[in-house]
Amino acid sequence: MSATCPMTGGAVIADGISKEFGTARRPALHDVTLRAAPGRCTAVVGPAGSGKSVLLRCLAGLERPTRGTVRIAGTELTALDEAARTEFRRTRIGVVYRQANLLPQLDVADNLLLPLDTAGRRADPDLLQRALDLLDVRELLDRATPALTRAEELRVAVARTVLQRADLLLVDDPTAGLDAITGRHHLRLLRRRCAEFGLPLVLFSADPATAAHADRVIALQDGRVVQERDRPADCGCEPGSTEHIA
Ligand SMILES: Nc1ncnc2c1ncn2[C@@H]1O[C@H](COP(=O)(O)OP(=O)(O)OP(=O)(O)O)[C@@H](O)[C@H]1O
Repeated sequence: MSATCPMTGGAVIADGISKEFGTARRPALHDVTLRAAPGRCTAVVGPAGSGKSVLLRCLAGLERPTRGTVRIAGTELTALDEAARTEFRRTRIGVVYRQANLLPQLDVADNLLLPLDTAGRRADPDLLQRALDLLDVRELLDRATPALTRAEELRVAVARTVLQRADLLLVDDPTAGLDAITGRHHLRLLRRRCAEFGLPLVLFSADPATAAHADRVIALQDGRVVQERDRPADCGCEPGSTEHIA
């Protein structure tokens, strides 16, 4: 059976995924379905232990669900063997963890291009210029990586994902380590820029402020989806709205 399906376009679809670990009494995830469209922001929220990290790892291809499928831009991730899944993850999925995973010994410019360099690819010059401008990274290029603030680090990590032309951006705890105002600013920037680059964005957070910035919110508890809601169309906060420009 082919692992690709042209019908799903650039969307990300987790369909009925469950994850069980060893002899744990209850599954870490139970029958979770999530759809993330290109340029749309989905927030997965829930208290500690609700399954956010396990869901992130399943979407990132780091964990194989016990049941269900994950399809990313037409490729069924869950049907790939280990080697193909690793390659897919490395080249097509951007993940920004609580630590942005930048190498302190490299400057910002080298960090930005590292995944492309490792894959023997070159950055698309137009995309590079757009990413530098839209994510306010240009002025950071000569900076030493350890001197970056958390917000700056995150912008570099997002620009790196855009340059990779990834099919999905997953951000764990996007406001961790940021004060409330910087956190809001950062969420607006993330959401608007992913809309502009047509990138499906999935945020994972226990912070209710994160949900307020998403087009769609999925609430988890004990590994199950307990609530799903879309942003009201008339709230004046659509991705293109100036209300969301940082
Ligand atoms: N590798 C693992 N082996 C066994 N159980 C695990 C493993 N990873 C996660 N779990 C369990 O799965 C459940 C969900 O954990 P998860 O880390 O996804 O929660 P979370 O919502 O991300 O919490 P937090 O906000 O604290 O990071 C928990 O009961 C956890 O103990």
